[in-house]
Amino acid sequence: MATKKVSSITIVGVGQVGGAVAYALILRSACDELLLVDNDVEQGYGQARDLSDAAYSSGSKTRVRLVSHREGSQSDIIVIAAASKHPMGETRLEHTHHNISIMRSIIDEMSPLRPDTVLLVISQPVDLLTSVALKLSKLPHNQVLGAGTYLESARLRGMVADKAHVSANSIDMYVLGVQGPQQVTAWSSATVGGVPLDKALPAGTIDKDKIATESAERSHKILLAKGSMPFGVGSVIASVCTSVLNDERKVRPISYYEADFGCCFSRLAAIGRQGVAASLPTALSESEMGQMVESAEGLADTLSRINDL
Ligand SMILES: NC(=O)c1ccc[n+]([C@@H]2O[C@H](COP(=O)([O-])OP(=O)(O)OC[C@H]3O[C@@H](n4cnc5c(N)ncnc54)[C@H](O)[C@@H]3O)[C@@H](O)[C@H]2O)c1
Repeated sequence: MATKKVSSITIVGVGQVGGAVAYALILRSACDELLLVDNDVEQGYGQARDLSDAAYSSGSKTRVRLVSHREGSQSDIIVIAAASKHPMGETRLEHTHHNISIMRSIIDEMSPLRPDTVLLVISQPVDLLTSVALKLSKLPHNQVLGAGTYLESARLRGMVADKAHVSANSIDMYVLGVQGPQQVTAWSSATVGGVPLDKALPAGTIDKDKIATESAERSHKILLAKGSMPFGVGSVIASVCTSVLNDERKVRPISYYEADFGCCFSRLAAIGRQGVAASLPTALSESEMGQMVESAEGLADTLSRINDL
């Protein structure tokens, strides 16, 4: 009798965000084995034991273990949520360089990665680190993904749904491009029940500028209030992982490589067992496209100045 293949996901960096991703995966029984990796071994053991309790008490089939970087390198999916704490006095640029060196050391320690693994980056700045991870890992382009603007898209869709009093599942709308101040809200392609947003909702239902600003500022407010933002991203990353493991080909706004710019940023993709199963175009207005191009060129320029890659 053929033995069933054991599915596994590794999470590298099990602080607040990595822990929340793990919890969301356990509740979904997303995989057989959940392997945790952290430089801080005490913290790693604490998370593994606490999350094992969650698995036992929820009846999840997922089993949790703390492993070395090397052992964690052979999973179906490797999620990277490792980061340095932002110490007082460190500039944003210094923090970015710090997280690049963490990414380098993780990939060094884990190489060679399983050739068909899907690498999924959460650490910030997410598009830059996804681009760095792609280059360092030498995996095929389609197998390296970043959380990108998936969380921002889910949030914006939810906020519009609340105002319009319709289910968020009936709304298709996306935030795309380079995640952060330059991200693009693709209003021109937004639909409710398949009908263009402007036709579907009575005039004045939503104030687009206000809602986009509120949505963009929410991350900062969450970080100010509680120092981390684990649950939203935990939930969206668990959804990406199940789409990969089950080859579901769900269409999501996610960061992946764009050859024209030589870097990774969010566009729509069908996500399956090999990562990006298909890239989907989004009809953007001229100004939205201009904003997307500008943000991608900015990221490509930043990457070209990181000369130690
Ligand atoms: N993309 C998104 O939408 C999104 C949302 C929220 C947070 N984030 C990012 O996720 C990252 C993690 O945030 P957090 O709040 O969990 O931080 P945290 O400080 O709680 O956890 C980071 C963990 O990484 C570990 N670590 C550091 N270097 C490591 C290495 N070389 N190998 C293994 N583990 C290592 C640390 O020991 C720590 O446990 C940050 O970069 C944050 O900005 C991204």
